[in-house]
Amino acid sequence: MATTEELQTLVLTTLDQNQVIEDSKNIKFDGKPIDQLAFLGALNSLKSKDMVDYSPIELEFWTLTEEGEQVAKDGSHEARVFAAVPSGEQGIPIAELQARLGEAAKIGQGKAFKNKWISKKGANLVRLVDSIVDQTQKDLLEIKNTSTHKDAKLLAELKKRKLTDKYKTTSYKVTKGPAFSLEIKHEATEITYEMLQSGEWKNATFKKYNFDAVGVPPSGGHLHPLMKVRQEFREIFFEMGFSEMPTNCFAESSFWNFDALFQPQQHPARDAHDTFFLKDPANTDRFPRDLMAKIKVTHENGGDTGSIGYNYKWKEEDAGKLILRTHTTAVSSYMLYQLAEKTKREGVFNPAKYFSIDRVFRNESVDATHLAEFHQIEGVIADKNLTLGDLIGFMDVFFKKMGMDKIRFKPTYNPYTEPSMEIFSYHEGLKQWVEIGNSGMFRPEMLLPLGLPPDVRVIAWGLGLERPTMVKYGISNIRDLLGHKVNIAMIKDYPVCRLDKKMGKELVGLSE
Ligand SMILES: N[C@@H](Cc1ccccc1)C(=O)O
Repeated sequence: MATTEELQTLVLTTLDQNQVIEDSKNIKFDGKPIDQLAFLGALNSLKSKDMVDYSPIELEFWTLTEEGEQVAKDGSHEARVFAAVPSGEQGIPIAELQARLGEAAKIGQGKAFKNKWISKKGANLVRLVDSIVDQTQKDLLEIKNTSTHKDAKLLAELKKRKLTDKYKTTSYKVTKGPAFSLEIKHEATEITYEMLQSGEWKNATFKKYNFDAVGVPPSGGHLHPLMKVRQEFREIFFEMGFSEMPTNCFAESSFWNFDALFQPQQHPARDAHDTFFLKDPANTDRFPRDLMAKIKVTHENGGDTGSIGYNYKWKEEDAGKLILRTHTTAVSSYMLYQLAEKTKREGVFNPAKYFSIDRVFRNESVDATHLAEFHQIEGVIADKNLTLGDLIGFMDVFFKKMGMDKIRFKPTYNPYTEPSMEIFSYHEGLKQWVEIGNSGMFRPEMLLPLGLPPDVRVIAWGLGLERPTMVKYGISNIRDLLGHKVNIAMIKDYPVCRLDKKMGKELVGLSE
């Protein structure tokens, strides 16, 4: 095969002699036709130097398939069938025709019947006409000779019958360009130190800038992996009819984070070892006074909830301490209070389904599996007559949507739920059950002070967002998810899409 340089020389000398190359298809190198793709490469490089101009010639042509060639030579199957049937009353037994023509007999018979060339007479085939015109053979011969046919429909039909094939070729018409010359000058792409020193730059020809070249697309505007996986979970919730809770404020009062959740004020989780307390401002009294009064008595002696409470002196100043929320359940308690208020205003209770996926904070030492700030996925359903069975059933559907079909529950304790259940999923890789979340039915000591009707039950659950994200991105150290550790390469090709089945199976561990 000719090299690019050889092809370039060929183009230039031909143009020098003939002014134009009408069709590169007719150009030969070493007596052989040239490869048009290689030719295009040579043309482009000459064109970039303005030495030539060219335009493509696109040609569509038809050829016969192997079977088409056969038919063009021996006639169509139907014509061969006709030829095999002798004239006269007698005809030919079908079995004999088959033996003589083989496969062609079967295919040709139907067409010959349709064309009314032959018919059946008992077990024999007889001629209906004296002579026939084998149009298919004629058509194929025409295609063979001219590479096309005026009847486009016929061409399509013959292609369907696998007798013809369509091909496309591209060749080029080439003319001289403004900088035509027989000699190809070397073009420098940059001025070098050596060129300056030797003075060579004075005579050098420089390659022109290509201002039409497409630049490298800037890579920016990618979501952090956590935000991408969050988007997938959000879609599951929306699909199931949930609305999103407003969780955009990280600072929260102990009141909504703990007290409203029937978490006693001396609970160890409220310690500075577990919770980040705000310094300035350190306190708030911006929570509803009448609700506060009810929560106070419920903690102290159960109030009118039927409980005996925790039997201690509840202090407003503890409830007023500002913290970074330790769980998004702080927002759930606030939302349920809003729901209760709305129910009172409107006089009717409407069931509600809420979710949130947002950041929470715990005063923990950071290691490979723990961060001091992480994200929780939280779901809450409020309706009349809900039972633990509903919670279990709902969990099954919810986790199935995430690709996890083996789910188990284990009783546990939360101050605000009873019964409470840890959620476990079977990990195929580890071959064991791993904890993925926590759940339960909110206690009457939490719901009644909020003002929800006594027959309203609330089921809720929470799980971590970091773990599924780590599994999905193959990250083994949770610290690699911290903002400054995430690089563009890691996230750029990662589409926002539904959680796949594999990941669901791998999803392990609540980030706690
Ligand atoms: N708030 C709990 C999760 C949870 C939510 C709702 C009900 C029960 C449990 C946690 O921090 O892990």
